[in-house]
Amino acid sequence: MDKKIAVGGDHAGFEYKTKLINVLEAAGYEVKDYGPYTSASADYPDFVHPLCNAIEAGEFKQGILICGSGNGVAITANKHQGIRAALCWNEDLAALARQHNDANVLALPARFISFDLASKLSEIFLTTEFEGGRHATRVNKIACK
Ligand SMILES: O=C(CO)[C@H](O)[C@H](O)[C@H](O)COP(=O)(O)O
Repeated sequence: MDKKIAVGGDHAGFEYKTKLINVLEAAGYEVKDYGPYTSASADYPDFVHPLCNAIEAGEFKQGILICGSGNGVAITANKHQGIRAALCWNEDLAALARQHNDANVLALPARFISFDLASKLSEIFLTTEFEGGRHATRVNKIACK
């Protein structure tokens, strides 16, 4: 298992991101925080694009992005050809994002789920394997040429 993980988001996700970094580091992950670094109002694309560029460059296999609804970070991340970002709000969705979609970015909605659930979804996302097979055929057709 790759123990390097990139995290980022916006002001709405700042508190959860800060707490999640502590949880991930306690679990042995090496975490790079792409910001923001305060709870002041911020624009999520400023942090999402650098994180996604790093994943596309191979610096990280996976990332976790947190904003208010999760939609802003997911929409931005999915502009990148090499990113498959999945917005998840329950445990089954987090598992399926890995099993069926080989998602490499987890998008979390801080204003709609508890921190404990966000932490659990992150754990599931980071420890669930892609099933391959028919799902690999489909995933390989996602990127636009
Ligand atoms: O981009 C979003 C919506 O998809 C995020 O939820 C943001 O965190 C949210 O829009 C921030 O809203 P705010 O009123 O500026 O705090």
